[in-house]
Amino acid sequence: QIQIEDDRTGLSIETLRRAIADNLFYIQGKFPAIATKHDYYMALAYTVRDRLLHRWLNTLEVYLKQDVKLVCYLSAEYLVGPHLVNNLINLGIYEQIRQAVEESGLNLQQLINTEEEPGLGNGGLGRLASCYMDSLASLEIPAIGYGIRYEFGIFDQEIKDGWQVEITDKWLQDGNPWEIARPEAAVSVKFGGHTESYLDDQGNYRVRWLPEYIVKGIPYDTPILGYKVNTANSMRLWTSEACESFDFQRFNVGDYYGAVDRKVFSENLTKVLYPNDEPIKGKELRLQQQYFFVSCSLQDMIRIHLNEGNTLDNFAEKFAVQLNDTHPSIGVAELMRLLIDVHYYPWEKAWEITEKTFGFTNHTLLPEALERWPLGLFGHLLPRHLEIIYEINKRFLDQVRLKYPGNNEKLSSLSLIDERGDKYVRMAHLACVGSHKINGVAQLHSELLKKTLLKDFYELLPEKFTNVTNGVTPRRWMVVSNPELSQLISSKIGENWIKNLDELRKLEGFIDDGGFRQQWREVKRKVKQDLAQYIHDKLGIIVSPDSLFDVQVKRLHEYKRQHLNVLHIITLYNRIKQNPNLDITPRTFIFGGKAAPGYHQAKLIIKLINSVGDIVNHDPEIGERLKVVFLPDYNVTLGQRVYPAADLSEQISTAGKEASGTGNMKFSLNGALTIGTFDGANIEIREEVGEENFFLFGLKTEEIDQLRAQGYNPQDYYNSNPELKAAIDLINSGFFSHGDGGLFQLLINSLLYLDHYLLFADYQSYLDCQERVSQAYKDQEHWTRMSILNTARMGKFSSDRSIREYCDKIWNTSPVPIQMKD
Ligand SMILES: CCc1ccc([C@H](C)CC(=O)N[C@@H]2O[C@H](CO)[C@@H](O)[C@H](O)[C@H]2O)cc1
Repeated sequence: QIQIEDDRTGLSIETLRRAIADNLFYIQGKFPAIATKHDYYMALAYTVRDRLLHRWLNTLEVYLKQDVKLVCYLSAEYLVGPHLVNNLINLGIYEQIRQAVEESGLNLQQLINTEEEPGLGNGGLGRLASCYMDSLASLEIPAIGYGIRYEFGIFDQEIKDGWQVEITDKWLQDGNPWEIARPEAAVSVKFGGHTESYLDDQGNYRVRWLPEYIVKGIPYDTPILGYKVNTANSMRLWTSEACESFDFQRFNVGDYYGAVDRKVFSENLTKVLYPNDEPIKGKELRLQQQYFFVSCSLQDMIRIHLNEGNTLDNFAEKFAVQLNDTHPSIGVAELMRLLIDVHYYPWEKAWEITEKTFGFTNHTLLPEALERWPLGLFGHLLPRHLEIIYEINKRFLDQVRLKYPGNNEKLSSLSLIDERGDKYVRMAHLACVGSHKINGVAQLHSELLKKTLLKDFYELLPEKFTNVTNGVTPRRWMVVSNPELSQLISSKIGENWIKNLDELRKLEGFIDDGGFRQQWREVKRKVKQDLAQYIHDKLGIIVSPDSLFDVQVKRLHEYKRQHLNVLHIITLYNRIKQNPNLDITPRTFIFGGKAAPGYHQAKLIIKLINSVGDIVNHDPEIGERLKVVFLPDYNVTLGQRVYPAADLSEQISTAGKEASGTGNMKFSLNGALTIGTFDGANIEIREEVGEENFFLFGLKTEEIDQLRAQGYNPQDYYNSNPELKAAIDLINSGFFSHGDGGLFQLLINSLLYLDHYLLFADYQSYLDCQERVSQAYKDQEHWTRMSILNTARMGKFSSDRSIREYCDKIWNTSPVPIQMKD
């Protein structure tokens, strides 16, 4: 039994200081005189890692010993954010480390800012996966988050002359101290080739898959600590490698390129994250990435299960596998293949296990985001899976025929195969048939799923459908992001709210305490001051922390209507130009968000925001009353700066389009008030905080359906609303684009002649609502009351509540507390 030195686990300032110095020397190979800030960050990171390893390995040991049921979250994306501070908070050693670093003559904030966040996701779906991993560990639920270890994550965004420019995200170039490679757990994944059936020596009909090439999957594990518990779960991300470094057979027969491109293909598989959020590009590499990590993960689960002396009969009792949208849904066919072809289970038993094992979460209603693969491409890459999908479909449609005899319409709308055009595999249908539960991510979204996108499935299999409204982790989005507000809250109601967010309600007891309201305002102002400093340092723009910080940060997409926000800004600008002594509430409009590189309308909206900002920010007649800021490279790290500093949260999507939203929750938790439509989780936030503490506007889904049914002509609004017309005409005139009236033509035409997302229809309601916001902000005492109530009533939106619901409704798992071995 190796005696663990205190140096590795000790928490005294002295021990920590020595550990940092030791790691600088022994791991970074540096002494202070030549050490860089990054060297000190790495030395600190390894010092912290040492203090979580015991929890991690202990957790693993307990899970193995107790043969626990594991939740396996399959997600093509994880937006974990920077690890250091989150791990210090979850370990409860932030203060000790801060002192040890200070006493080492170092500045902790500088080291924190050194960390490059792993941007292994696009937006909401990826960040939700990481919030859920934090809650699973904090609730002591045994879990593994399976995904892809992209060498290059979401691009870094730079703004050049107002335009988005994508920069490769080399997040691994300086090493990653928070992961451990597990080459001993590597698995092989097949691609292409063909199948052949044979009779095994018991005369059973069997199928073997003879692949064209095989790729090796190497797992890298990252510890996911729970908050102040001994649990540390794992995020296991797969990297692809060539099986054999060089295929000499091919080389010897002169097929030099064949010998090499195997290697290249294998390495390219997990090279880069697809930067699309919603509109999909049916690229073969995307399907290869999806199949690769899903096959690695399912083989890994089966190995873990068999190692514990189980048979696969009770696999579904030991593994609850959640499909994070359709991206991993090939898993349904892959588990069938593994059970039938590799472990020789009969079809019926294999299907029973598969359906019980999987749950499917849908995150979007946008038709263009629904994954469907051309049969040709699919069959070429995954010949055995296509056979299995045909068999699944045959048996499923037999069921459909029983319920709807002779109803071919039903058959073709439910089929896993879209027979139209050059035929497609509908991945959402495979996920629905192969899962025992299907859920949306907010009440309205789950209702709309049942009424529209998955209507036929709901009518056929109503018992499968449920809802689990999204949530966010209060650890990262309050304690890590907003320590000042967290301390103020804890000073009033203690710290239990961090583990049990419903306790925030106790804050209502202090609402009549003027002193507390004053403290509340001071914290907000301090955080706004910090963001103002950041904006000045990064962009050279001076904004006043006394102005109303009106913030919209999220991916750029027409349904999120960042351009409606711009129409409000231009209208205010016009009002001041017409009446320079107009008394308006000074506002700082802050935007942030990336556009998918191929999504030109979204990129044009970024240019429009920056173009309007240039004019407004430099117009002496406007002065301090309006400022427009586009923060480049919006990611988790920047989100942690922005959410605490907002007064107003913009959640203005066209009703029925934003499945849930999670930024809306982060803003309200940090005391921002919301201006929003009756969409996604906005509805539930308004229910919880009280309609009097929420600025609602716009058409509801049913009103939109009526408007579309009667024929929506955006020009009617343009011609009948002078302020709207003036704003559009000003853009069209080239006023914001150095006279080039054509620059935003595409955007303006899409509004004037189609306006699919109903900006014109909601314009006046939005403007009127914004006026109510301005009036309300004038009464700071009342505004502060509403702000406190927003925070106090957000308990429901903790990802802990969401995870408890998944455990009860879908996974049927329960906590496994971990005792630390002394
Ligand atoms: C294939 C390209 C692609 C990539 C990502 C996606 C995601 C489903 C998009 C996404 O992130 N959806 C967001 O998921 C959040 C978490 O549930 C919700 O809060 C957002 O409303 C939803 O837009 C679709 C298509």
